[in-house]
Amino acid sequence: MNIEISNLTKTIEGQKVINHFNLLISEGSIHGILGSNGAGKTTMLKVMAGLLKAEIGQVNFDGCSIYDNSALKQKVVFVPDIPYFFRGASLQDQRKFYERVYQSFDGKRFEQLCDMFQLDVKQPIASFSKGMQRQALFILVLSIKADILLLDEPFDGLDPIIRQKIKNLLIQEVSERSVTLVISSHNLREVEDLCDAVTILHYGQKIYSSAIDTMKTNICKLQIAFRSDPPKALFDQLQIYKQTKTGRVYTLLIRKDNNIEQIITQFNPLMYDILPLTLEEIFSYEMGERGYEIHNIILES
Ligand SMILES: Nc1ncnc2c1ncn2[C@@H]1O[C@H](COP(=O)(O)OP(=O)(O)OP(=O)(O)O)[C@@H](O)[C@H]1O
Repeated sequence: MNIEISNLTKTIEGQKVINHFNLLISEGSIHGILGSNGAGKTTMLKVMAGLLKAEIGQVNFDGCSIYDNSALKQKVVFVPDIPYFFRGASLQDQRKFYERVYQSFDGKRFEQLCDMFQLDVKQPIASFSKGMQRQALFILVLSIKADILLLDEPFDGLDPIIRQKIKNLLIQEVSERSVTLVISSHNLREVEDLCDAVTILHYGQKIYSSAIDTMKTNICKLQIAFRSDPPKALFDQLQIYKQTKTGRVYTLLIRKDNNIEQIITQFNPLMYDILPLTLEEIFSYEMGERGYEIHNIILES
């Protein structure tokens, strides 16, 4: 299902938490919603899941609104950042509850995932560690076989091995069943290997949104050195966004161009290297241009 968010606005206790927000997310994609604490990510996911009502605007899944639509809520699942389980419940008990609520719950998949994570299905979940409780939640959620998963800070508190295991399972869901994932995070590094596109939310407003491929193909880094001063004619031809110099080596952020090597070699440089930018570098540049410091927005460690 495609997701279309139009002009979404949500006020909570007099504060505009989501502010005229628009976004299209296509089926089978992984979209990261990035933003610092309090940016509005959880509220956004809850409105998308139909748990909160939009005040202005709407969220549509293949043209259908989710609020008060129980059939659609079977297919669109919100996964909270803090797992909730019934008091004293084991995974086996929670499974029974999920089976009652979600018609598509797949018992075989549940057992497969329990084996994979090696959690005791009879032990009270409350006696699991924080990371194990999160794994328990993933076992349940991935057994629902939903069409859309709205995941709120899904990797918080997981060790790197479990984190990778869950990422692999999510990628499998997307590639095998064309599931659409919307993942919120306050940390770009945590989701950059997973997302096809990212949106940055800041005080409820979209300040940036792009497909990662597009970002990576638009800009590159050129390191270049000349025997003497660099030829002005070359620098005039390149679309330079940012320029630094260390010794003889110039590092330039430039717009990528298919003829770039041809242009550069005409000027006989001493050396040159064209490098792709990391997402962090792209964001530092893009956000800097807009007057934001990305470390305050999406690089919280
Ligand atoms: N139930 C509520 N009552 C009052 N204010 C709320 C409520 N829910 C959210 N807010 C406010 O809305 C803003 C956005 O909160 P939200 O939880 O959506 O942000 P977030 O980006 O998910 O933050 P975090 O990364 O810290 O989880 C915050 O200022 C928060 O205080």
